[in-house]
Amino acid sequence: MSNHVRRQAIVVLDFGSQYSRLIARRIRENHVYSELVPAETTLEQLQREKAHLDIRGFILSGGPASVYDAQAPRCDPAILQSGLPVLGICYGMQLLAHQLGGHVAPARGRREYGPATIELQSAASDQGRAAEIFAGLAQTDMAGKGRSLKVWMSHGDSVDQLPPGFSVLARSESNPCAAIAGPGGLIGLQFHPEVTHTPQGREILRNFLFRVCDCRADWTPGSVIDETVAQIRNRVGEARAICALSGGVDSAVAALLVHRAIGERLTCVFVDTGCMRAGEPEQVVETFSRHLHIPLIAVDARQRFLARLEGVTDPEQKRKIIGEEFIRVFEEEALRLAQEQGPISFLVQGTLYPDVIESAGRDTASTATRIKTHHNVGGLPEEMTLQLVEPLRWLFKDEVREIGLALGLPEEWVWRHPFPGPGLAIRVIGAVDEQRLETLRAADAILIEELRRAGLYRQVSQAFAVLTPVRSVGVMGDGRTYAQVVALRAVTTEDFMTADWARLPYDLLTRVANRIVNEVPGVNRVVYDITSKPPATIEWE
Ligand SMILES: Nc1ncnc2c1ncn2[C@@H]1O[C@H](COP(=O)(O)OP(=O)(O)OP(=O)(O)O)[C@@H](O)[C@H]1O
Ligand SMILES: O=c1[nH]c(=O)c2[nH+]cn([C@@H]3O[C@H](COP(=O)(O)O)[C@@H](O)[C@H]3O)c2[nH]1
Ligand SMILES: NC(=O)CC[C@H](N)C(=O)O
Ligand SMILES: [Mg+2]
Repeated sequence: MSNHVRRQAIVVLDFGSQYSRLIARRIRENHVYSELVPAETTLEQLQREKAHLDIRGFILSGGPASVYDAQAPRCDPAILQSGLPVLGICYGMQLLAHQLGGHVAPARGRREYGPATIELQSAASDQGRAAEIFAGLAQTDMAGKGRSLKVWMSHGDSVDQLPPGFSVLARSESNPCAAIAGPGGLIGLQFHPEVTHTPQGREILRNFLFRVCDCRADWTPGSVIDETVAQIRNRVGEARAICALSGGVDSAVAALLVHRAIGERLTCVFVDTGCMRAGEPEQVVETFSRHLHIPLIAVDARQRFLARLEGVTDPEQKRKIIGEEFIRVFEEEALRLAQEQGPISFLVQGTLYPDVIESAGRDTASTATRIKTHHNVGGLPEEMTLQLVEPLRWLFKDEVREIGLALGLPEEWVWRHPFPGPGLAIRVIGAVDEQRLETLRAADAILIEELRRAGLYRQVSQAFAVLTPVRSVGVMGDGRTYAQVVALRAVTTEDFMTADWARLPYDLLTRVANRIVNEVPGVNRVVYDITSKPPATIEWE
């Protein structure tokens, strides 16, 4: 990387706030690259492991702990003394104060949860660039006072004594230290600028990026493409690679990037696991060869996946079996190809940031707990002969789509709903067999067909059918039925980390339910899932 201009970045230290990821997104929306790292990451570690980044500043996120507790997470003091700007948010601000010689205590009667108004203080203008955090934001009223901002608070502790050299930038009715600043670009905000309930939060973060840290807004899809291609070239060198290609947008974008980097030394491998949707394997092969000019091998692995899944009902076990079987297939294909082309050392996957975070497995940059093992992350076997290349590992879905468009991937592909690698195996609840898969395929195809016909496919982020293990009593043609229940799921979401159920029109739901009960043998009832994520997840398993 030595002769590349290093990418400017803001590093977010994650102290466990629900909003940590949101902070990183807000920064990236401003075309500045940002990465989330665990709270305990040291400056020395960052300099070693992130040598390709030109770190312009740090953000310490909020978090559930109280700084005065013995086990509370701390920040490496070297980060606070690095001379780079540091923005502490909520817990982050309290930590800044605590570690630099100030004092934090329970706010007793003055806890603030929800909306609050802060008054900006002029006394702090001597803090140089740190005072720029509110630049251009609040207007002075006619009486020359009341420079106030609406913000959103969520804290039970507060700073009651400033560290030496700090001053107060803003106060709220119940909290004399709502924002503080210290020398060299140290800033603490007791409120949350990253949430939309702080109306001017985006401007505040922009001030931090462009006035305090002096960042360039040059992290765009185009620059990501160039940088990523260079990184892949460095990593893979003259070796050969295969790309696990699913037909989804992530692996297509990964394949295009790697193809740019190493050209004909890349071959794509699509695996038919037997858990694909109706007509999907044929469609993937057809679309791929029409649009991408990269060699593709389609492997029929239906027998082996279904044999290994037989009788397995536990969702995590299903995911692990599938993750492992995928890798075994890729290894076998790599060996076979090697006989024609020479050794293959790398496996490219379209792994995204949310896959990594939710699996909380391999080198996760988050203190988050494991929700489910994504087949391509936590589901990987311990021993692997191929080295992984995951060029999208730090990106969110919407960013990958932007890059896909910039790379010329057709729109219909870019906007395809995600489909999980384990496929219908995690949508047939309970044991998976060919007959139950066939039932689900038929129901799912009806839902998608009607959704498209209603012109709503693009407005919904993901939609699918689930075959429940429940049987219910029905009456059809005057006879009693005792048959299976299909659930429909449709969600809207920006990044698939949180989601709301889609308010599909009743007419559409009616049509889908009627058609499923009439056309799919063995189903006599259809229900619609109206849970959001959280507390549910998008998939049922
Ligand atoms: N049937 C498959 N054959 C080969 N590789 C697959 C298959 N299914 C999944 N993968 C690999 O696993 C990765 C993760 O799957 P995931 O579903 O998250 O991404 P995707 O399929 O590329 O995109 P999308 O999220 O839009 O479905 C893929 O990017 C791909 O590398
Ligand atoms: O490639 C994948 N391998 C997996 O093992 C996996 N599990 C869930 N998903 C997809 O991830 C998104 C979030 O899903 P959940 O809310 O169910 O966790 C949704 O889009 C899911 O479809 C997966 N994708
Ligand atoms: N949201 C937060 O970061 C909370 C910080 C701290 N635990 C408090 O209650 O004040
Ligand atoms: Mg997929």
